[in-house]
Amino acid sequence: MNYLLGLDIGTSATKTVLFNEHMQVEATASENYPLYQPQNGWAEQNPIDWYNASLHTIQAVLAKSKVAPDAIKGIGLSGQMHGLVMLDSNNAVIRPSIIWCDQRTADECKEITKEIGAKRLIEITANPALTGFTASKILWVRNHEPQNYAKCAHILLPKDYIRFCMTGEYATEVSDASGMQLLDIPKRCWSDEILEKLAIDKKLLAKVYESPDITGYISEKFAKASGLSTKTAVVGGAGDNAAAAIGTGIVKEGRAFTTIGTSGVVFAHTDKPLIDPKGRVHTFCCAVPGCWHVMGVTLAAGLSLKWCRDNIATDFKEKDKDPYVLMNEAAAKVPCGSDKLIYLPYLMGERTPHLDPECRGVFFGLSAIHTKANMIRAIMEGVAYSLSDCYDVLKEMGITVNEMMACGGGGKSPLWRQILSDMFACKVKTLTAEEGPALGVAILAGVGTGIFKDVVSACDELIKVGSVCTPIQAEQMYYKKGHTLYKKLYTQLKDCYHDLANL
Ligand SMILES: Nc1ncnc2c1ncn2[C@@H]1O[C@H](COP(=O)(O)OP(=O)(O)O)[C@@H](O)[C@H]1O
Ligand SMILES: O=C(CO)[C@@H](O)[C@H](O)COP(=O)(O)O
Repeated sequence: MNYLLGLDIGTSATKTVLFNEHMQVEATASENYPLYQPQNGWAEQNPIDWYNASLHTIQAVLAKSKVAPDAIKGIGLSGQMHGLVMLDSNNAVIRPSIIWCDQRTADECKEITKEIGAKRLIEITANPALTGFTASKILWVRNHEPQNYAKCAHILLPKDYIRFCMTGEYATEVSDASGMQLLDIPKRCWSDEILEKLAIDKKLLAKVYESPDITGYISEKFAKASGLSTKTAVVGGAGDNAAAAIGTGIVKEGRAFTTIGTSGVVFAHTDKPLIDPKGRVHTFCCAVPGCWHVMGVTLAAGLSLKWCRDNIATDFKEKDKDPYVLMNEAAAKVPCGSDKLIYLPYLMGERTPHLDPECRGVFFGLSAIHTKANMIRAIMEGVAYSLSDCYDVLKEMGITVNEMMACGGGGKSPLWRQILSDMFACKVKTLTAEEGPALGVAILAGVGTGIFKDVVSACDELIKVGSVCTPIQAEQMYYKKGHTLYKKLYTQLKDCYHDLANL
Protein backbone atom coordinates (compact mmCIF):
# COMPACT_ATOMS: atom_id res chain seq x y z
CA MET A 1 0.00 0.00 0.00
CA ASN A 2 1.20 3.55 -0.81
CA TYR A 3 0.72 6.41 1.65
CA LEU A 4 0.52 10.20 1.31
CA LEU A 5 1.15 12.88 3.91
CA GLY A 6 -0.57 16.29 4.09
CA LEU A 7 0.62 19.16 6.32
CA ASP A 8 -1.45 22.28 6.92
CA ILE A 9 0.58 25.06 8.56
CA GLY A 10 -2.38 27.11 9.81
CA THR A 11 -2.49 30.23 11.98
CA SER A 12 -3.68 28.44 15.10
CA ALA A 13 -1.85 25.12 14.60
CA THR A 14 -0.07 22.78 12.22
CA LYS A 15 -2.25 19.79 11.35
CA THR A 16 -0.57 16.73 9.86
CA VAL A 17 -2.52 13.82 8.40
CA LEU A 18 -1.25 10.51 7.02
CA PHE A 19 -3.57 8.95 4.41
CA ASN A 20 -3.46 5.61 2.63
CA GLU A 21 -3.84 5.62 -1.15
CA HIS A 22 -7.65 5.43 -0.81
CA MET A 23 -7.38 8.67 1.19
CA GLN A 24 -8.51 7.02 4.40
CA VAL A 25 -6.94 8.62 7.46
CA GLU A 26 -4.23 6.47 9.08
CA ALA A 27 -3.10 8.98 11.73
CA THR A 28 -3.39 12.67 12.58
CA ALA A 29 -1.51 15.05 14.88
CA SER A 30 -1.65 18.76 15.54
CA GLU A 31 0.37 21.28 17.53
CA ASN A 32 -0.71 24.83 18.43
CA TYR A 33 1.48 27.92 18.55
CA PRO A 34 1.00 31.57 19.55
CA LEU A 35 0.08 34.61 17.47
CA TYR A 36 1.96 37.72 18.61
CA GLN A 37 0.36 41.18 18.40
CA PRO A 38 3.12 43.64 19.35
CA GLN A 39 0.84 46.60 18.45
CA ASN A 40 -2.85 47.14 17.64
CA GLY A 41 -3.32 45.82 14.06
CA TRP A 42 0.05 44.02 13.91
CA ALA A 43 0.30 40.21 13.71
CA GLU A 44 3.45 38.07 13.75
CA GLN A 45 4.43 34.44 14.22
CA ASN A 46 7.73 32.68 14.74
CA PRO A 47 8.70 30.44 11.77
CA ILE A 48 10.62 28.22 14.20
CA ASP A 49 7.27 27.43 15.90
CA TRP A 50 5.93 26.26 12.52
CA TYR A 51 9.06 24.13 12.02
CA ASN A 52 8.83 22.54 15.47
CA ALA A 53 5.12 21.83 15.03
CA SER A 54 5.75 20.29 11.59
CA LEU A 55 8.57 18.11 12.90
CA HIS A 56 6.67 16.95 16.00
CA THR A 57 3.44 16.17 14.14
CA ILE A 58 5.30 14.19 11.46
CA GLN A 59 7.07 12.20 14.19
CA ALA A 60 3.70 11.65 15.89
CA VAL A 61 1.87 10.30 12.80
CA LEU A 62 4.79 8.00 11.97
CA ALA A 63 4.78 6.65 15.54
CA LYS A 64 0.97 6.26 15.71
CA SER A 65 0.56 4.60 12.30
CA LYS A 66 3.75 2.47 12.26
CA VAL A 67 3.74 2.92 8.45
CA ALA A 68 7.18 2.22 6.88
CA PRO A 69 8.65 5.62 5.85
CA ASP A 70 9.55 4.33 2.35
CA ALA A 71 5.85 3.61 1.72
CA ILE A 72 5.07 7.34 2.02
CA LYS A 73 5.37 8.28 -1.65
CA GLY A 74 4.60 11.97 -1.43
CA ILE A 75 4.05 14.95 0.86
CA GLY A 76 1.89 17.98 0.16
CA LEU A 77 2.25 21.28 2.03
CA SER A 78 -0.58 23.71 2.67
CA GLY A 79 -0.31 26.85 4.76
CA GLN A 80 -1.58 30.25 5.79
CA MET A 81 -0.92 32.57 2.86
CA HIS A 82 0.96 35.89 2.45
CA GLY A 83 3.29 35.67 5.53
CA LEU A 84 6.80 37.05 4.96
CA VAL A 85 9.72 34.80 5.95
CA MET A 86 13.17 36.34 5.38
CA LEU A 87 16.33 34.22 5.54
CA ASP A 88 19.94 35.45 5.61
CA SER A 89 22.74 33.94 3.54
CA ASN A 90 23.16 31.21 6.20
CA ASN A 91 19.43 30.39 5.93
CA ALA A 92 18.73 31.75 9.43
CA VAL A 93 15.36 33.46 9.99
CA ILE A 94 16.05 37.23 10.19
CA ARG A 95 12.91 38.47 12.02
CA PRO A 96 9.48 37.12 13.05
CA SER A 97 7.13 36.57 10.12
CA ILE A 98 4.69 39.44 9.46
CA ILE A 99 1.57 37.41 8.68
CA TRP A 100 -1.58 37.69 6.53
CA CYS A 101 -3.78 39.64 8.98
CA ASP A 102 -1.16 42.27 9.86
CA GLN A 103 -2.32 45.77 8.92
CA ARG A 104 0.80 47.94 9.36
CA THR A 105 1.54 48.44 5.64
CA ALA A 106 -1.06 51.03 4.49
CA ASP A 107 1.72 53.48 3.44
CA GLU A 108 3.57 50.77 1.50
CA CYS A 109 0.32 49.94 -0.36
CA LYS A 110 0.15 53.58 -1.47
CA GLU A 111 3.80 53.31 -2.55
CA ILE A 112 3.07 50.17 -4.64
CA THR A 113 0.05 51.80 -6.33
CA LYS A 114 2.12 54.92 -7.12
CA GLU A 115 5.06 52.95 -8.59
CA ILE A 116 2.98 50.61 -10.73
CA GLY A 117 -0.29 52.45 -11.33
CA ALA A 118 -3.62 51.15 -10.03
CA LYS A 119 -4.82 49.87 -13.42
CA ARG A 120 -1.58 48.13 -14.39
CA LEU A 121 -1.31 46.55 -10.93
CA ILE A 122 -4.73 44.93 -11.35
CA GLU A 123 -3.91 43.86 -14.93
CA ILE A 124 -0.82 41.97 -13.75
CA THR A 125 -1.56 40.85 -10.17
CA ALA A 126 -5.39 40.78 -10.54
CA ASN A 127 -5.70 42.61 -7.20
CA PRO A 128 -5.23 46.15 -5.80
CA ALA A 129 -2.39 46.76 -3.33
CA LEU A 130 -3.46 45.22 -0.02
CA THR A 131 -1.96 45.33 3.46
CA GLY A 132 -2.38 41.56 3.80
CA PHE A 133 -0.28 40.69 0.76
CA THR A 134 3.47 39.99 0.93
CA ALA A 135 4.78 42.77 -1.38
CA SER A 136 3.77 45.55 1.03
CA LYS A 137 5.36 43.62 3.92
CA ILE A 138 8.67 43.38 2.00
CA LEU A 139 8.58 47.15 1.41
CA TRP A 140 7.74 47.77 5.08
CA VAL A 141 10.86 45.89 6.19
CA ARG A 142 12.94 47.80 3.61
CA ASN A 143 11.51 51.14 4.81
CA HIS A 144 11.54 50.51 8.57
CA GLU A 145 14.24 47.91 9.19
CA PRO A 146 16.90 48.54 6.49
CA GLN A 147 19.44 46.56 8.54
CA ASN A 148 17.21 43.45 8.27
CA TYR A 149 16.48 44.02 4.59
CA ALA A 150 20.21 44.29 3.86
CA LYS A 151 20.73 40.82 5.37
CA CYS A 152 17.91 39.20 3.36
CA ALA A 153 19.05 36.49 0.90
CA HIS A 154 15.76 34.56 0.49
CA ILE A 155 12.07 35.44 0.73
CA LEU A 156 9.68 32.55 1.39
CA LEU A 157 6.03 32.00 2.30
CA PRO A 158 5.17 30.09 5.51
CA LYS A 159 4.68 26.62 4.00
CA ASP A 160 7.62 27.17 1.62
CA TYR A 161 9.89 27.84 4.60
CA ILE A 162 8.87 24.40 5.91
CA ARG A 163 9.55 22.95 2.42
CA PHE A 164 13.03 24.50 2.57
CA CYS A 165 13.63 22.89 5.99
CA MET A 166 12.42 19.52 4.63
CA THR A 167 14.13 19.47 1.22
CA GLY A 168 16.72 22.26 1.08
CA GLU A 169 14.92 23.70 -1.99
CA TYR A 170 13.76 27.32 -2.36
CA ALA A 171 10.47 26.61 -4.11
CA THR A 172 6.87 27.81 -4.16
CA GLU A 173 3.80 27.17 -6.31
CA VAL A 174 1.33 29.34 -8.19
CA SER A 175 -1.58 29.44 -5.71
CA ASP A 176 0.40 30.74 -2.73
CA ALA A 177 2.73 32.88 -4.89
CA SER A 178 -0.43 34.64 -6.19
CA GLY A 179 -0.88 36.19 -2.72
CA MET A 180 2.54 37.87 -2.79
CA GLN A 181 1.37 40.46 -5.35
CA LEU A 182 4.58 39.83 -7.34
CA LEU A 183 3.15 37.14 -9.64
CA ASP A 184 1.68 37.72 -13.09
CA ILE A 185 -1.64 35.98 -12.35
CA PRO A 186 -2.80 35.37 -15.96
CA LYS A 187 0.69 34.10 -17.01
CA ARG A 188 1.42 32.16 -13.74
CA CYS A 189 5.07 33.39 -13.37
CA TRP A 190 6.94 36.17 -11.49
CA SER A 191 6.27 39.59 -13.05
CA ASP A 192 9.57 41.21 -14.10
CA GLU A 193 7.71 44.51 -14.51
CA ILE A 194 6.45 44.54 -10.91
CA LEU A 195 9.81 43.39 -9.52
CA GLU A 196 11.70 46.07 -11.45
CA LYS A 197 9.30 48.87 -10.51
CA LEU A 198 9.41 47.89 -6.83
CA ALA A 199 13.19 47.30 -7.01
CA ILE A 200 12.92 43.79 -5.56
CA ASP A 201 15.69 41.46 -6.73
CA LYS A 202 14.20 38.35 -8.41
CA LYS A 203 17.08 36.29 -6.94
CA LEU A 204 15.44 36.67 -3.52
CA LEU A 205 12.36 34.74 -4.69
CA ALA A 206 11.77 31.00 -4.91
CA LYS A 207 11.24 28.99 -8.11
CA VAL A 208 7.53 28.78 -9.04
CA TYR A 209 5.89 25.39 -9.79
CA GLU A 210 2.35 24.22 -10.50
CA SER A 211 0.75 22.73 -7.38
CA PRO A 212 1.05 18.97 -8.20
CA ASP A 213 4.69 19.23 -9.45
CA ILE A 214 7.48 17.59 -7.46
CA THR A 215 9.69 20.34 -5.98
CA GLY A 216 12.25 18.09 -4.26
CA TYR A 217 12.81 15.12 -1.95
CA ILE A 218 13.29 14.84 1.82
CA SER A 219 16.90 15.80 2.67
CA GLU A 220 19.25 13.53 4.65
CA LYS A 221 19.17 16.09 7.47
CA PHE A 222 15.38 16.22 7.74
CA ALA A 223 15.08 12.42 7.28
CA LYS A 224 17.32 11.98 10.32
CA ALA A 225 15.34 14.48 12.40
CA SER A 226 11.86 13.28 11.43
CA GLY A 227 12.10 9.58 10.59
CA LEU A 228 10.90 10.21 7.00
CA SER A 229 12.63 8.62 3.98
CA THR A 230 14.84 10.47 1.47
CA LYS A 231 12.81 8.68 -1.25
CA THR A 232 9.68 10.69 -0.38
CA ALA A 233 8.81 13.47 -2.83
CA VAL A 234 7.48 16.88 -1.74
CA VAL A 235 5.07 18.44 -4.24
CA GLY A 236 4.23 22.13 -4.65
CA GLY A 237 1.05 21.92 -2.57
CA ALA A 238 -1.09 25.05 -2.21
CA GLY A 239 -2.05 28.06 -0.12
CA ASP A 240 -4.54 26.91 2.52
CA ASN A 241 -7.65 28.03 0.62
CA ALA A 242 -6.59 26.56 -2.73
CA ALA A 243 -5.71 23.38 -0.79
CA ALA A 244 -9.11 23.31 0.93
CA ALA A 245 -10.70 23.65 -2.52
CA ILE A 246 -9.05 20.40 -3.64
CA GLY A 247 -9.96 18.76 -0.31
CA THR A 248 -13.63 19.73 -0.74
CA GLY A 249 -13.83 18.95 -4.47
CA ILE A 250 -14.12 22.58 -5.64
CA VAL A 251 -12.27 21.94 -8.89
CA LYS A 252 -14.83 22.90 -11.58
CA GLU A 253 -16.81 26.03 -12.49
CA GLY A 254 -20.09 26.35 -10.60
CA ARG A 255 -18.60 24.96 -7.36
CA ALA A 256 -17.79 26.96 -4.20
CA PHE A 257 -16.89 26.47 -0.56
CA THR A 258 -16.76 28.52 2.60
CA THR A 259 -14.24 28.02 5.36
CA ILE A 260 -14.05 29.31 8.90
CA GLY A 261 -10.46 28.98 10.08
CA THR A 262 -8.75 31.89 11.84
CA SER A 263 -9.91 33.82 8.77
CA GLY A 264 -13.13 33.16 6.86
CA VAL A 265 -13.33 32.67 3.12
CA VAL A 266 -15.91 32.22 0.36
CA PHE A 267 -14.13 30.62 -2.61
CA ALA A 268 -15.31 29.86 -6.16
CA HIS A 269 -13.42 27.99 -8.88
CA THR A 270 -13.10 29.69 -12.31
CA ASP A 271 -11.64 28.56 -15.62
CA LYS A 272 -10.56 32.15 -16.41
CA PRO A 273 -8.86 34.87 -14.31
CA LEU A 274 -12.11 36.70 -13.47
CA ILE A 275 -11.40 40.07 -11.77
CA ASP A 276 -13.58 42.30 -9.56
CA PRO A 277 -12.86 45.82 -10.89
CA LYS A 278 -13.35 47.22 -7.36
CA GLY A 279 -10.76 44.77 -6.00
CA ARG A 280 -12.98 43.60 -3.13
CA VAL A 281 -12.24 39.90 -3.68
CA HIS A 282 -8.98 38.19 -4.65
CA THR A 283 -8.32 36.48 -7.98
CA PHE A 284 -5.52 33.91 -7.65
CA CYS A 285 -4.17 30.92 -9.58
CA CYS A 286 -5.69 27.76 -8.16
CA ALA A 287 -4.13 24.37 -7.54
CA VAL A 288 -5.75 22.83 -10.63
CA PRO A 289 -3.16 23.57 -13.34
CA GLY A 290 -4.43 26.18 -15.81
CA CYS A 291 -7.32 27.36 -13.60
CA TRP A 292 -7.99 30.24 -11.18
CA HIS A 293 -10.25 31.08 -8.27
CA VAL A 294 -11.99 34.10 -6.83
CA MET A 295 -12.32 34.48 -3.08
CA GLY A 296 -13.59 36.95 -0.52
CA VAL A 297 -11.80 37.02 2.84
CA THR A 298 -13.02 38.11 6.27
CA LEU A 299 -10.02 38.51 8.54
CA ALA A 300 -11.30 37.62 12.04
CA ALA A 301 -13.75 34.73 11.55
CA GLY A 302 -12.64 31.86 13.81
CA LEU A 303 -10.37 34.43 15.43
CA SER A 304 -13.47 36.23 16.76
CA LEU A 305 -14.72 33.07 18.47
CA LYS A 306 -11.24 32.31 19.79
CA TRP A 307 -11.01 35.87 21.16
CA CYS A 308 -14.38 35.29 22.86
CA ARG A 309 -13.23 31.93 24.26
CA ASP A 310 -10.05 33.49 25.68
CA ASN A 311 -11.51 36.77 26.98
CA ILE A 312 -15.27 36.41 27.58
CA ALA A 313 -16.29 32.76 27.76
CA THR A 314 -13.38 31.94 30.07
CA ASP A 315 -15.71 30.00 32.38
CA PHE A 316 -16.88 27.63 29.60
CA LYS A 317 -14.86 24.75 30.99
CA GLU A 318 -15.79 21.15 31.72
CA LYS A 319 -13.53 18.16 32.19
CA ASP A 320 -12.74 16.40 28.86
CA LYS A 321 -14.94 18.80 26.85
CA ASP A 322 -13.69 21.24 24.23
CA PRO A 323 -14.72 24.81 25.28
CA TYR A 324 -15.90 25.41 21.68
CA VAL A 325 -18.39 22.55 22.07
CA LEU A 326 -19.74 24.16 25.27
CA MET A 327 -19.94 27.52 23.51
CA ASN A 328 -21.90 25.92 20.64
CA GLU A 329 -24.32 24.33 23.11
CA ALA A 330 -24.93 27.69 24.80
CA ALA A 331 -25.36 29.57 21.49
CA ALA A 332 -27.82 26.96 20.17
CA LYS A 333 -30.21 27.88 23.02
CA VAL A 334 -30.28 31.56 21.91
CA PRO A 335 -32.87 32.43 19.22
CA CYS A 336 -31.98 33.45 15.67
CA GLY A 337 -30.85 37.12 15.78
CA SER A 338 -29.31 36.76 19.27
CA ASP A 339 -32.12 38.84 20.84
CA LYS A 340 -31.20 41.82 18.65
CA LEU A 341 -27.47 41.78 19.29
CA ILE A 342 -25.31 42.34 16.21
CA TYR A 343 -21.54 41.77 16.05
CA LEU A 344 -19.17 43.29 13.48
CA PRO A 345 -16.11 40.98 13.27
CA TYR A 346 -13.50 43.58 12.38
CA LEU A 347 -10.99 42.77 15.16
CA MET A 348 -8.09 42.97 12.68
CA GLY A 349 -9.56 45.51 10.22
CA GLU A 350 -11.30 43.99 7.20
CA ARG A 351 -10.59 42.91 3.63
CA THR A 352 -13.80 41.92 1.78
CA PRO A 353 -15.71 44.07 1.08
CA HIS A 354 -14.31 47.14 2.85
CA LEU A 355 -10.51 46.88 2.30
CA ASP A 356 -10.16 48.90 5.51
CA PRO A 357 -7.24 48.36 7.90
CA GLU A 358 -8.70 50.85 10.43
CA CYS A 359 -12.12 49.35 11.23
CA ARG A 360 -12.52 47.36 14.45
CA GLY A 361 -15.02 45.03 16.17
CA VAL A 362 -18.41 46.15 17.51
CA PHE A 363 -21.23 44.66 19.58
CA PHE A 364 -24.28 46.71 18.57
CA GLY A 365 -27.51 46.68 20.55
CA LEU A 366 -26.05 45.34 23.80
CA SER A 367 -28.77 45.20 26.45
CA ALA A 368 -29.00 44.14 30.08
CA ILE A 369 -30.85 40.99 29.01
CA HIS A 370 -27.87 39.69 27.05
CA THR A 371 -25.65 36.92 28.36
CA LYS A 372 -22.37 35.43 27.19
CA ALA A 373 -24.44 32.95 25.16
CA ASN A 374 -25.99 35.88 23.24
CA MET A 375 -22.51 37.23 22.56
CA ILE A 376 -21.30 33.84 21.26
CA ARG A 377 -24.26 33.45 18.90
CA ALA A 378 -23.93 37.10 17.79
CA ILE A 379 -20.27 36.41 16.92
CA MET A 380 -21.25 33.39 14.83
CA GLU A 381 -23.95 35.45 13.08
CA GLY A 382 -21.63 38.46 12.59
CA VAL A 383 -18.98 36.26 10.95
CA ALA A 384 -21.69 34.72 8.75
CA TYR A 385 -22.94 38.21 7.76
CA SER A 386 -19.38 39.07 6.78
CA LEU A 387 -19.12 35.85 4.73
CA SER A 388 -22.45 36.81 3.11
CA ASP A 389 -20.79 40.12 2.11
CA CYS A 390 -18.10 38.00 0.38
CA TYR A 391 -20.71 35.84 -1.37
CA ASP A 392 -22.64 38.97 -2.48
CA VAL A 393 -19.53 40.27 -4.30
CA LEU A 394 -19.12 36.90 -6.06
CA LYS A 395 -22.79 37.04 -7.07
CA GLU A 396 -22.25 40.57 -8.45
CA MET A 397 -19.46 39.07 -10.59
CA GLY A 398 -21.91 36.55 -12.01
CA ILE A 399 -20.88 33.60 -9.82
CA THR A 400 -23.86 31.73 -8.34
CA VAL A 401 -23.96 28.27 -6.86
CA ASN A 402 -26.70 25.92 -5.70
CA GLU A 403 -24.74 24.65 -2.73
CA MET A 404 -21.66 25.45 -0.70
CA MET A 405 -19.19 23.06 0.96
CA ALA A 406 -18.09 24.11 4.48
CA CYS A 407 -14.76 23.40 6.17
CA GLY A 408 -12.21 24.75 8.67
CA GLY A 409 -12.42 24.58 12.47
CA GLY A 410 -15.66 26.63 12.51
CA GLY A 411 -17.16 24.38 9.82
CA LYS A 412 -17.23 21.61 12.45
CA SER A 413 -20.08 23.45 14.21
CA PRO A 414 -23.56 22.30 13.02
CA LEU A 415 -25.01 25.57 14.38
CA TRP A 416 -22.57 27.75 12.42
CA ARG A 417 -23.26 25.70 9.26
CA GLN A 418 -27.03 26.15 9.70
CA ILE A 419 -26.59 29.92 10.15
CA LEU A 420 -24.50 29.99 6.94
CA SER A 421 -27.13 27.99 5.07
CA ASP A 422 -29.87 30.40 6.25
CA MET A 423 -27.83 33.46 5.24
CA PHE A 424 -26.55 32.12 1.90
CA ALA A 425 -30.02 30.72 1.14
CA CYS A 426 -28.49 27.52 -0.20
CA LYS A 427 -27.54 24.06 1.03
CA VAL A 428 -24.33 23.95 3.07
CA LYS A 429 -22.60 20.57 3.03
CA THR A 430 -19.69 18.99 4.84
CA LEU A 431 -17.57 16.05 3.82
CA THR A 432 -17.05 12.71 5.49
CA ALA A 433 -13.42 13.82 5.87
CA GLU A 434 -12.70 16.80 8.16
CA GLU A 435 -9.16 17.34 6.94
CA GLY A 436 -9.83 19.99 4.20
CA PRO A 437 -6.45 21.52 3.31
CA ALA A 438 -4.34 18.53 4.46
CA LEU A 439 -6.49 16.19 2.36
CA GLY A 440 -6.23 18.59 -0.60
CA VAL A 441 -2.44 18.68 -0.60
CA ALA A 442 -2.18 14.93 0.00
CA ILE A 443 -4.28 14.48 -3.18
CA LEU A 444 -1.87 16.84 -4.99
CA ALA A 445 1.02 14.65 -3.73
CA GLY A 446 -0.82 11.61 -5.11
CA VAL A 447 -1.11 13.30 -8.52
CA GLY A 448 2.54 14.43 -8.50
CA THR A 449 3.82 10.94 -7.67
CA GLY A 450 1.62 9.22 -10.26
CA ILE A 451 -0.77 7.48 -7.82
CA PHE A 452 -3.68 9.50 -9.29
CA LYS A 453 -4.10 10.51 -12.95
CA ASP A 454 -5.05 14.16 -12.41
CA VAL A 455 -6.54 16.49 -9.80
CA VAL A 456 -10.12 16.61 -11.12
CA SER A 457 -10.61 12.87 -11.56
CA ALA A 458 -8.96 12.18 -8.18
CA CYS A 459 -11.40 14.60 -6.47
CA ASP A 460 -14.41 13.12 -8.30
CA GLU A 461 -13.44 9.68 -7.04
CA LEU A 462 -12.26 10.48 -3.52
CA ILE A 463 -14.39 13.32 -2.08
CA LYS A 464 -17.55 12.12 -0.30
CA VAL A 465 -20.33 14.36 1.05
CA GLY A 466 -21.18 14.02 4.77
CA SER A 467 -24.02 16.06 6.29
CA VAL A 468 -26.26 18.67 4.61
CA CYS A 469 -27.91 21.82 6.10
CA THR A 470 -30.96 23.18 4.27
CA PRO A 471 -32.13 26.81 4.74
CA ILE A 472 -34.91 27.37 7.29
CA GLN A 473 -37.30 29.85 5.68
CA ALA A 474 -38.19 31.97 8.75
CA GLU A 475 -34.54 32.39 9.71
CA GLN A 476 -33.57 33.15 6.12
CA MET A 477 -36.10 36.05 6.12
CA TYR A 478 -34.84 37.36 9.48
CA TYR A 479 -31.19 37.30 8.37
CA LYS A 480 -32.04 39.10 5.13
CA LYS A 481 -33.27 42.08 7.17
CA GLY A 482 -30.45 41.66 9.69
CA HIS A 483 -27.86 41.77 6.91
CA THR A 484 -29.18 45.14 5.68
CA LEU A 485 -28.75 46.62 9.16
CA TYR A 486 -25.34 44.94 9.55
CA LYS A 487 -24.14 46.60 6.31
CA LYS A 488 -25.52 50.00 7.39
CA LEU A 489 -23.51 49.86 10.61
CA TYR A 490 -20.17 49.83 8.78
CA THR A 491 -21.23 52.70 6.52
CA GLN A 492 -22.29 54.75 9.54
CA LEU A 493 -19.12 53.97 11.48
CA LYS A 494 -16.53 54.34 8.71
CA ASP A 495 -15.47 57.88 9.66
CA CYS A 496 -15.53 57.06 13.37
CA TYR A 497 -13.09 54.17 12.76
CA HIS A 498 -10.73 56.63 11.09
CA ASP A 499 -11.10 59.08 14.00
CA LEU A 500 -10.44 56.23 16.44
CA ALA A 501 -7.27 55.21 14.59
CA ASN A 502 -6.05 58.82 14.78
CA LEU A 503 -7.00 59.50 18.42
N1 LIG B 1 -16.32 23.08 17.59
C1 LIG B 1 -16.13 24.28 17.08
N2 LIG B 1 -17.18 25.10 16.86
C2 LIG B 1 -17.01 26.33 16.34
N3 LIG B 1 -15.79 26.82 15.98
C3 LIG B 1 -14.72 26.05 16.19
C4 LIG B 1 -14.82 24.74 16.73
N4 LIG B 1 -13.56 24.23 16.80
C5 LIG B 1 -12.73 25.19 16.30
N5 LIG B 1 -13.43 26.28 15.94
C6 LIG B 1 -12.93 27.53 15.32
O1 LIG B 1 -11.97 27.16 14.35
C7 LIG B 1 -10.83 28.02 14.44
C8 LIG B 1 -9.59 27.25 14.00
O2 LIG B 1 -9.85 26.72 12.73
P1 LIG B 1 -8.67 26.12 11.85
O3 LIG B 1 -9.28 25.76 10.53
O4 LIG B 1 -8.00 25.06 12.60
O5 LIG B 1 -7.75 27.41 11.74
P2 LIG B 1 -6.31 27.72 11.13
O6 LIG B 1 -6.22 27.00 9.81
O7 LIG B 1 -6.32 29.20 10.99
O8 LIG B 1 -5.26 27.25 12.09
C9 LIG B 1 -10.77 28.45 15.89
O9 LIG B 1 -10.18 29.73 15.99
C10 LIG B 1 -12.25 28.44 16.31
O10 LIG B 1 -12.80 29.73 16.18
O1 LIG C 1 -5.16 35.71 4.13
C1 LIG C 1 -5.78 34.70 3.85
C2 LIG C 1 -6.19 34.41 2.46
O2 LIG C 1 -5.99 35.48 1.59
C3 LIG C 1 -6.08 33.71 4.92
O3 LIG C 1 -7.05 32.79 4.54
C4 LIG C 1 -4.82 33.03 5.36
O4 LIG C 1 -4.42 32.13 4.32
C5 LIG C 1 -4.95 32.38 6.72
O5 LIG C 1 -5.75 31.26 6.76
P1 LIG C 1 -6.23 30.47 8.08
O6 LIG C 1 -5.08 30.33 8.99
O7 LIG C 1 -7.37 31.23 8.63
O8 LIG C 1 -6.68 29.15 7.51
